Amino acid sequence: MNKQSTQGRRAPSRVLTINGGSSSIKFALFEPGEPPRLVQSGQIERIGQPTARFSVKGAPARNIAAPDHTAAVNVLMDWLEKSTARGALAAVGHRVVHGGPKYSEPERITAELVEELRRLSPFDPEHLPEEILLTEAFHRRFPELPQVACFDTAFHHDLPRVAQLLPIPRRYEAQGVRRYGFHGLSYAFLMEELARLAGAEAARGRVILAHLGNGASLAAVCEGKPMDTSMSFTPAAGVPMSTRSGDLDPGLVWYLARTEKMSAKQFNEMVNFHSGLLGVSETSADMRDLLQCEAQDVRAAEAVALFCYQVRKWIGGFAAALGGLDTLVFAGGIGENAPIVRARICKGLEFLGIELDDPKNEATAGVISTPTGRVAVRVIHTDEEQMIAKTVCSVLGLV
Ligand SMILES: Nc1ncnc2c1ncn2[C@@H]1O[C@H](COP(=O)(O)OP(=O)(O)O)[C@@H](O)[C@H]1O
Ligand SMILES: CC(=O)OP(=O)(O)O
Ligand SMILES: [Mg+2]
Repeated sequence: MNKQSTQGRRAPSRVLTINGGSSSIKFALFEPGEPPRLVQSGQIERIGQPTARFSVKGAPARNIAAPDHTAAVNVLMDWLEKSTARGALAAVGHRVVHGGPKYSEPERITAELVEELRRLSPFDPEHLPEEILLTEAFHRRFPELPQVACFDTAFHHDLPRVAQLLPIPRRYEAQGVRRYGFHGLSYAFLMEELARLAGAEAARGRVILAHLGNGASLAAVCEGKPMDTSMSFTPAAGVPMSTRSGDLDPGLVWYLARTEKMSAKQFNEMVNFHSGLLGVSETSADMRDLLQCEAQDVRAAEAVALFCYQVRKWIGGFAAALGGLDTLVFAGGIGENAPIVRARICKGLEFLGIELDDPKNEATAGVISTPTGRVAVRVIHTDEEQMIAKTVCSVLGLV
C-alpha cells in the first residue's frame, strides 16, 4: 500500500479511463501529470457470452458472469472499490465513439450530455448505448465523481467539406449524415508522438496514419490538419477489418433483400460482425491466427491478401489527396506487431517513395524505411488510454 495512505494522508489522485466496446471494456488508472503515468490496467472481455473474463495486468484472469454491460461494469466498480491502485479516484474519462455533428471537443458528462448522446444513438447503435450505460452506472455508484466524454470523432471534425460530403440526396446532410471518421483519440496521440519523435516539421508534413487493430482505419493529415479518413458515417466503412466489411457496393443491400429477404438489421449485423477477416477466412477474425494458417488454408491467405491490398489502395488514394507523401505511420495491434503485413501493404508503393528496410521492418524499429526512400515509414505504439487520461487532466485542470 502507498506509504502516504498508511500514514493517514490523502491517497494519491487517480484518473480512470474507460474504453467500452461492443463486447469488452478496457480500463486503466493513471496518476495525473504531464504526461499522466499508467498505474494499472485491465479489461473485461466476452461480455454477453456464458463466461466473461476479467483481467488486471499482473494477475491471473478470472471468469465472471457478465451477461451485459451493466453486470460487467458492476464487477469493475466492485474491483475498484477494493483496489489499492484506485487511490483517490478524481475522475473518469470515457472514449465516446460518436460525437455526431456537435461535439468537436471533450465535454464534462452531465444529464444534458447523456440526453444528447441518447439522441445520437441511432448514429452508432453498435457503441453509443453501451457507452451511455457505463457513464450512468458510474454516476449511480460515485455520484460526485466528474466524468469526461472524449470523442473519437473529434479529431476529424473539421475535415474539408469535400471529404465530409456523402454523394446521396443533399437533405440527409441536415440530419447529420456526413463522413465523421473514428479512431480520433489514437490519431491525436500519434500526431503528438510524431512531433515528439520526428520533430514539428515532420508532423506538419503530408502524413498518412494507419491505425490497424480489430477496427482499422487510415487518416490523411496535412499541416497538422485532418484532410480525409477511411471510416465514414459509421465505423463499418473503409478498409476490411476483423469482423467489419469496410466499403461495399451499396447495391448489395437490395440484392440480399430480394434473394434472401435480408432485413436492414440483418445486413447491419452481417457487415459489422460476420464480415472482414472473419467473413472471408470463415475461421478467425484474428490476424495472428490467419498468418499462422495461411500456408494451408487458401481462405486465410485470401483474407490477409484482401486486407493488405485494400490498405495499400487507401494509402495510394490518400497520397493523391495530399498531393504526395512525407510520412506513413503504422499503429494498432496489426500495424505495430505484424511486419509481414506491413511489408505486403507497402509492396508496390515504391513509386510513391515508400521503400521498406527489411531488417528494420522485421525488427519493428521506430523507422522502418530506407534512408534513400522519400517517405519516412514509422511504427508508433498508439495509446488511446493515455490520450483519454491527458484529455481528462486538461479538461479538469488536474496535475
Ligand atoms: N504479433 C502479431 N501479429 C499479427 N497480428 C497481431 C499481432 N499481435 C496482435 N495482432 C492483431 O492485432 C489485432 C488486434 O488489434 P488491437 O489494436 O489490439 O485491437 P483493438 O482494436 O480491439 O484494440 C488482432 O487482429 C490481432 O491478431
Ligand atoms: C471506432 C472503432 O472502430 O473502434 P474499435 O477499433 O475499438 O472497434
Ligand atoms: Mg484499439
